[in-house]
Amino acid sequence: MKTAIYQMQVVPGKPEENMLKISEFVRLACESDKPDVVVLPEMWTTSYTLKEIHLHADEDGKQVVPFLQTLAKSYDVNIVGGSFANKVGGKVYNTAVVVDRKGTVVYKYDKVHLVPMLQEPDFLEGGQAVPEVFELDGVKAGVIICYDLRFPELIRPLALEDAEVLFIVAEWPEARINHWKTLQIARAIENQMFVVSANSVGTYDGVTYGGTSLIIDPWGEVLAEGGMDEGVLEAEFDVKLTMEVREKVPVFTSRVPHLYKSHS
Ligand SMILES: O=C(O)CCC(=O)C(=O)O
Repeated sequence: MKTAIYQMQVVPGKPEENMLKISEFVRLACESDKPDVVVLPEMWTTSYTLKEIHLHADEDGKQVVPFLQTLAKSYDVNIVGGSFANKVGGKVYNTAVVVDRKGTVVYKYDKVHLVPMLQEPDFLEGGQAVPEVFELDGVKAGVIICYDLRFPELIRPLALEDAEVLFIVAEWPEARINHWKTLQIARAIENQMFVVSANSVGTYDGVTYGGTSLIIDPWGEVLAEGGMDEGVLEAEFDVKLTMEVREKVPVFTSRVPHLYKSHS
């Protein structure tokens, strides 16, 4: 799976400008060494313009989703389309969307865990369903959004359903970038899966977003790591490694689920 991550500087509150930036990124990425999948960051239409989010949010994905579908089809590329402010029934969700190379929406997910540190719960509505496995080119994968990374209980079930790749779309602040990196390496090792993350860069309303997008293999080795500038991060990997690692260190067959308590 050849991946290209857009470590994007989102223009706050300007969905059209951000769409142009993304069109250009996908065009350039696909014209050179064509990837199988491109990955965008969290809230790429608006950034965290939460006080005006009702004004800038897309109505039920009516603009964003067809935009991504057209791009995917035109360039014959799978798109893990980051997330966007999505107004449904008067409420704004932080919604991730995944489109395959035929332009079919294969998955949509509303961010479950809203971030108190960024006042998300004051302006956004939390999703009511945990992430599920989807397929891109026959590869099983899952997607989570930013703060979700702190909740391993979302990710383990994806691994138990044979996900080989975890995509993380984020707008994670520089202030806690060591958590960002350490948690992703831990999730890759404990779930024996690839982790591919897209974080944004730039500063809005006093918060600097820390880049450091990552591609990590199931041994926890970092295959590619972004800096703090806008740019593209690429790597190619073979998902078969997931199986090899699961055979060599068989944590999934060593599990003793009947002893594990549910604390829900
Ligand atoms: O968990 C964190 O430290 C940052 C989370 C975040 O920025 C987000 O979910 O948008």
